[in-house]
Amino acid sequence: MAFGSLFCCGRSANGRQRRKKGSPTWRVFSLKELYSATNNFNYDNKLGEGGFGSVYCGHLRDGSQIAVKRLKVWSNKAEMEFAVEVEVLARIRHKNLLNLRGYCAEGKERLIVYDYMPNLSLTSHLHGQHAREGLLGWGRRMNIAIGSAEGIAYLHHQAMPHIIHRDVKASNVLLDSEFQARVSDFGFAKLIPDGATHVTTRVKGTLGYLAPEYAMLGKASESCDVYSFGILLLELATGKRPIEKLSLTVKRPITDWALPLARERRFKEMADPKLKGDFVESELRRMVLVGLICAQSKPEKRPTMLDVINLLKEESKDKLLNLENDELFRTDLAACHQSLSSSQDSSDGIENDSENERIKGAGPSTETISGNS
Ligand SMILES: Nc1ncnc2c1ncn2[C@@H]1O[C@H](COP(=O)(O)OP(=O)(O)OP(=O)(O)O)[C@@H](O)[C@H]1O
Repeated sequence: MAFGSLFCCGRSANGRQRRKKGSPTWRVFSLKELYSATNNFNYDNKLGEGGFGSVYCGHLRDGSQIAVKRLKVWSNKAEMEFAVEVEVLARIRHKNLLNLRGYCAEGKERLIVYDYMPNLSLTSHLHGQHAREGLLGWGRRMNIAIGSAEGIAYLHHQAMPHIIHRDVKASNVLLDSEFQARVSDFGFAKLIPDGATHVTTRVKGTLGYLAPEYAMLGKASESCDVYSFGILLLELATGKRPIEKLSLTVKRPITDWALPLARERRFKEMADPKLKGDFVESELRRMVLVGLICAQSKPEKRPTMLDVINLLKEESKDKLLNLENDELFRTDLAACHQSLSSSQDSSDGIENDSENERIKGAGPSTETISGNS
């Protein structure tokens, strides 16, 4: 996709922004404006760093707050990522997806401007700098689960053409001032060709959240996002990381810890200790069961994101009953079950980015991951 051709649809021939009724309102920012907004990309304004660059908060002259992603390496590959991210975001508006305010492309600089999310990422509340503040009560968690499911379901079922996120994870769920979920980071999104399962040689995603078929074979489909979302639900309910370090060499995927407990219906024990016992047991049970059913290794067994919303909201008692009785949760079948995977051990090309380990390319296991499912 040529960079130049991307923006002609958002701007008229004389360069002014065209605003069709109901179309996304985004604009081109000048580099000068973004330097001024972020205090010259001051270290104090830095919100964090991701795979493609640093994110800074800033203030525009109208007083509104923005988050600016400044891409770090400029290459043809990065040009493509930038083009994809901007093109995808510019077309999308949903209450649970991070809103694009605009972009800047001057000289070698490529920057993307988003709405600023004052409550930062879900990761920061589960494991990071806000974890001790106890701001994520049960009601908020349930709301975040349903909201982020609705955002992803929009990408899968309503965006045209449909979009696979490819990097669903807690650090890509941002929280607005009301703690409503905004799914972010469509840098890896690829437009799905009509009816096709996209096979890529370039696996991107984060260790612990990657569906096995995507990690091993590069087969991306909506159900890969469902898998990652299942891991996110387990993380949200239990406060555990997707992969727990048991010792220097042994790591345990969250599913291997959660499935035996779920089979024994020991849901209360699974709740995040940060909740201090203050949660709705039936909802916790639902979140865990839905998380596990999403994170099955066989893609065809996973629900769609629309089913996930339905289950989380308890819209159909029948579906919920079916879920509870799924063979995955039957102790008598446990021994012959290999439904949940410990195949997240493809650690070739892993880069440690302090909070998450990012996969750069799939490969065979070099690390021990314990497993009991
Ligand atoms: N719009 C925003 N408002 C507030 N904070 C943000 C916003 N966008 C990103 N951040 C913060 O900046 C950090 C870096 O974000 P970024 O999307 O670049 O990386 P990431 O998702 O953490 O990692 P990666 O890109 O490698 O997947 C995040 O941890 C997030 O907390």
